[in-house]
Amino acid sequence: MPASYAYLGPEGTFTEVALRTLPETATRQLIPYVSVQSALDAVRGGEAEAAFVPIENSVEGGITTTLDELVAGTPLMIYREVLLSITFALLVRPGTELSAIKTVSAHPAAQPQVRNWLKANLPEALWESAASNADAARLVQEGRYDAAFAGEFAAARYGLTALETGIHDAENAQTRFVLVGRPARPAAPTGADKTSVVLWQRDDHPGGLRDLLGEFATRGINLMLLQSRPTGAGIGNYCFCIDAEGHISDRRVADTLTGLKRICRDVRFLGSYPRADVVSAADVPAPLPGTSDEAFMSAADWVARCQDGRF
Ligand SMILES: O=C(O)C(=O)Cc1ccccc1
Repeated sequence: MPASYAYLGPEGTFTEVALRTLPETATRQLIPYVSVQSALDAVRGGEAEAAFVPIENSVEGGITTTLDELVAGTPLMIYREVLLSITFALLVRPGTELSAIKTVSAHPAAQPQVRNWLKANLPEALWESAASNADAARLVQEGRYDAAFAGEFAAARYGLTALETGIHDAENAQTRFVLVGRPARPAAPTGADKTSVVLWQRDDHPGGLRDLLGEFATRGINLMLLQSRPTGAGIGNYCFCIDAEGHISDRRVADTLTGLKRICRDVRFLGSYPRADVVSAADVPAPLPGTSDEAFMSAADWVARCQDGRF
């Protein structure tokens, strides 16, 4: 049996479309799961080699179910990311007219991406959240809802027709998906990589978040995502999910993580993996002066010589 990848299903999700852009899926069995949690649990339990799930979109930010799963429980690691441009179709059972639509459904992350369209075209329709956009299409097929926002490609799979296509409130809306597996050595750096971590502050004090961010800033590291998530320990108690440029094998990134580990109550490393937003390492700005691997190595060498009295 080939190794399998779990993904947020059922068949016909944007997640499946994004997953199929990874070349190795040609030799993997792709297994749909009903939720992000169940796909990630399949990895934790050893049923699947990896899981592919949405993590962030350019309209609303982090997909909180995914972030919360990565923040807590048995540690997992991100190995790849994929960006997909998203535009929705309004899928209905054949023959349904716009005026007959009383209920609409989709994944919660779809709502902020179609809100204006809904207000202008179906102001009275009742929104019902589904486990995924394709699941909403499946529920329309079953007669539970009148319409679903999903990819146009899902229509045929669920015997539906697209009453409208190209629905998107924001131009160039993109969703980011990640391939998540059990912890192992990260892939070698490509020169255009990203590192994801979760940080828990040691204590609550003025400038606490600035102290954490300062660890990145002083090593010239740009951030790509900063999302706070409640720890569950009470109002005002948050951890921070951070994506930063670079790979853990870059000296400036390793040094930043060392600094964070010293000052945080806890740090969870979520992986170093190739960036999907740049084509090649040539598109990534060079490290700021004093933050290259050479600068870190020669400074460490100088300290060692000082310790030996050999400067
Ligand atoms: O993959 C899907 O179809 C999902 O339900 C997740 C999602 C939600 C909104 C935009 C892109 C992906």
